[in-house]
Amino acid sequence: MDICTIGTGYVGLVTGTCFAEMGHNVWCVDIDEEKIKKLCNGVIPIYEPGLEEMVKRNKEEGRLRFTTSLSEAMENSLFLFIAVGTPPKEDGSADLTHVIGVAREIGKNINNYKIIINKSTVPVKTGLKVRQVIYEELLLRERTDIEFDVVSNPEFLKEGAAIEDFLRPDRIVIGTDNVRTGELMKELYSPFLRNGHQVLIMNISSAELTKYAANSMLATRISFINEISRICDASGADIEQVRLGIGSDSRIGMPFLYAGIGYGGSCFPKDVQALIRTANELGVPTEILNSVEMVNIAQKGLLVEMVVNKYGKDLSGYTFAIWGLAFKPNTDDMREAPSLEIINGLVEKGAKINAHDPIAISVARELLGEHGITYYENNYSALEGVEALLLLTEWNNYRRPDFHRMLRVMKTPTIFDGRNQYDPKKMKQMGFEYYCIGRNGNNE
Ligand SMILES: NC(=O)c1ccc[n+]([C@@H]2O[C@H](COP(=O)([O-])OP(=O)(O)OC[C@H]3O[C@@H](n4cnc5c(N)ncnc54)[C@H](O)[C@@H]3O)[C@@H](O)[C@H]2O)c1
Ligand SMILES: O=c1ccn([C@@H]2O[C@H](COP(=O)(O)OP(=O)(O)O[C@H]3O[C@H](CO)[C@@H](O)[C@H](O)[C@H]3O)[C@@H](O)[C@H]2O)c(=O)[nH]1
Repeated sequence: MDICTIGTGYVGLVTGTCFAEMGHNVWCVDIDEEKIKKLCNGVIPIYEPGLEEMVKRNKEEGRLRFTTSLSEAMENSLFLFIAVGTPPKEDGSADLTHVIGVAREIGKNINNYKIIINKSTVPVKTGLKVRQVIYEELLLRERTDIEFDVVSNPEFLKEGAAIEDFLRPDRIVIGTDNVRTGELMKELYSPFLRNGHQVLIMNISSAELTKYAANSMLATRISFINEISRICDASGADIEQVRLGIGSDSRIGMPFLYAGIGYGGSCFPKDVQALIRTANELGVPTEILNSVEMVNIAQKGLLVEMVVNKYGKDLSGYTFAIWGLAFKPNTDDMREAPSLEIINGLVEKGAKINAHDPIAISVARELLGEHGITYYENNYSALEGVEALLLLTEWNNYRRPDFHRMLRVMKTPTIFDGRNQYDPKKMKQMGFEYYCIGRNGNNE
């Protein structure tokens, strides 16, 4: 049976391509004609390592097709994955316009049994709404004889590692109230499972909430370690040593304990906010989630604060280099990237910016424009004559730079390292004035 993925953003495109890789016939649908045209011509609209080759191979072998026609894509598909965006509304709650729009289209076009799988991140009870909307359309068509199931199957992939995450997931979460549908979903996913990794079948609301709880838990770890990093700075402790000290406790673990400039991206900020809204609607207080968000907002402002502490509030006459624009390495995604706020903050205060990123420059140019900002293809060229470097994304090519070259080209050798990439003691020995996160007071 064919598979249809609706929405060709990160999730839809990766889901469709990985199922094609497993031998399924897959239709990828999007309402964005430009996007579909590009995909039909082999142009991938996002940067994701390994995706382009995989799309190309599966397209050439005839298993992966792209279309704007949902009715065509649905016809022979048993599994319909909804993977459209759920952006934040002004009040922080999830905007379900696209999800509900797709459900309506499905209701208008469904002609035989389908399993409709919600892969978009959606608040609890959205599965019920999707079911209701499809049913309403069937009523209008006087076709309530057509059966369908709605399943929640949240996606846990990370950008930059999306294919690996999809092909080898830690777990698959399936929310369904139908045992047979659960079995079909299990079978569909069985090729992706390694030893010990499971398909977890639960009710729909639990699956929907699991996604928000997972992202909020990870965001909590990040805000927690960022708060501890401030205590480190104030006390002379070193956050890297503390991270190793706590992370080696198997109950705590090492991942997601890197202090930095706050979490960004298209998921954590919006999902923490959306969970707060859901809880508030349910009358549940959210002390922890509120703090996670507040700490993150403060952390995103930290580097600009450090710059202002050193140079004053009026930054006119100063030029700063930025290394790293994307919200994390291995992606060109700049949604909620800390770099946006930091660059805007510096430019507002009169500074000029020399910006470099290995991949995200064209996306950055669209979002930030040219006012006060010059974009560089070469990261050392961006350093020429600058007052200081701000390192914002831990791309591999910034990890072991030519420090001697940096000392030669910078006006003054000052680094604000938002990702703790270098050793503070070595930097000082080499003649840099080096500021980082949670390691500034360590003089031992
Ligand atoms: N980006 C991630 O890493 C990630 C990971 C896990 C879960 N999620 C969740 O998955 C969902 C999708 O995220 P994304 O980043 O892939 O989204 P995206 O915004 O990059 O892409 C969504 C796509 O859906 C298309 N679309 C909108 N309405 C449509 C319709 N009616 N029919 C067909 N296509 C339509 C848009 O044109 C767009 O191409 C969100 O809920 C997100 O929270 C994202
Ligand atoms: O120790 C850490 C780890 C991450 N981050 C930051 O956290 C943000 C998110 O990073 P990451 O989780 O790697 O990227 P995403 O692609 O946004 O993935 C998250 O969001 C996705 C969308 O919901 C989920 O599917 C993934 O499981 C979840 O990790 C980035 O700004 C990182 O710089 C830190 O500051 N410290």
